[in-house]
Amino acid sequence: MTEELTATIVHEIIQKRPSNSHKGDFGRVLIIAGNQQFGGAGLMATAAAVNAGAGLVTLATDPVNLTALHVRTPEAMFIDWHDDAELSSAIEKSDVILIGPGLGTDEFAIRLVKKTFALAKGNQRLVVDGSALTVMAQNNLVFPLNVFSVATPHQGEWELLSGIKLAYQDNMSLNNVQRSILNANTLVLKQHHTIVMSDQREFQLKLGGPYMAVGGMGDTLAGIIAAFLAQFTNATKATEAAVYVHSAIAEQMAHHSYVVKPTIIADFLPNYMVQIKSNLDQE
Ligand SMILES: NC(=O)C1=CN([C@@H]2O[C@H](COP(=O)(O)OP(=O)(O)OC[C@H]3O[C@@H](n4cnc5c(N)ncnc54)[C@H](OP(=O)(O)O)[C@@H]3O)[C@@H](O)[C@H]2O)[C@@H](O)CC1
Ligand SMILES: Nc1ncnc2c1ncn2[C@@H]1O[C@H](COP(=O)(O)OP(=O)(O)O)[C@@H](O)[C@H]1O
Ligand SMILES: [Mg+2]
Repeated sequence: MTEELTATIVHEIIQKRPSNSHKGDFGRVLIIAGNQQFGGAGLMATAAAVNAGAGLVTLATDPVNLTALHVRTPEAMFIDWHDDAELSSAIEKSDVILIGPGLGTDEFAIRLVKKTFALAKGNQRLVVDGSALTVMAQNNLVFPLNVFSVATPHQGEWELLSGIKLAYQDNMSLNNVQRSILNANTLVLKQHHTIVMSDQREFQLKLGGPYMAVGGMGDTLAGIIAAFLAQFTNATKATEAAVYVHSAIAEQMAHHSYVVKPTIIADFLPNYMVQIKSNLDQE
């Protein structure tokens, strides 16, 4: 049965930080994103991950994006994604790997997806978004087993992955595809009123609206999901909370903005999260 995704999830997941904690306690996130054409996607995912509280964030991208990365988010580190050894090492050392925003679908992008899926293992968490989902569909790839994985398709990507037109999908077929075709632990099916589906849990968001129909909005969500997976233990609930926070901020901004820019959502994240923490302080 589908339940409504409410603010309860955010209060459950966002925690007070222990006084003696350090950056290593809040996770290493590796984002593999942003080719020469879609560099902005990698930058937006990275800014969102830093602002959503990930301890250490690295963007593996085309070197053309390096200066922009340092200007926009100097907290993040950089890897030239052509450097095979450095990329492999970063994949192996990360707690969370997000691959896909603005990756493109060329031969090099396919290699990156295959490499990531081959190296990801154990307690790592994997988020697959944007072009990486298209690459999966075009090359019949499934998520690696034994890694907690989240797929974040928009409706176009979902139709490519599942081969079923959304109009003909009921929840049972969504669930079957999530498990049998993709192996994904959690499916975030993005749309007006996004659905988050995991084993034995299914929620629908009632927040958000057309003011969110801006390029980069999904890239930003992917960065928030990665950061929450890096910080919070329960991966399913962390993903649900990230989906809620993303649209809750957008809805708040929409009271005074006709269009809500993804970069504004990223900028507002620390402020939103401290409001949740203040509520915890009063409890
Ligand atoms: N600044 C940057 O760097 C940005 C980089 N970006 C990144 O670039 C990459 C390519 O992105 P992309 O937009 O070129 O194609 P992509 O999203 O794969 O769509 C392909 C097909 O799907 C369809 N479709 C799309 N949305 C749909 C929906 N909600 N529901 C239903 N259908 C939908 C769409 O159909 P149409 O628009 O023709 O109706 C089209 O046929 C990707 O990694 C992305 O993350 C973007 O984030 C933008 C900002
Ligand atoms: N009309 C809408 N109502 C609610 N949410 C929307 C609407 N339009 C877009 N969104 C949200 O914006 C995001 C768009 O994701 P996506 O298409 O992947 O963007 P991009 O790849 O350009 O970053 C999703 O989270 C989606 O739910
Ligand atoms: Mg997208």
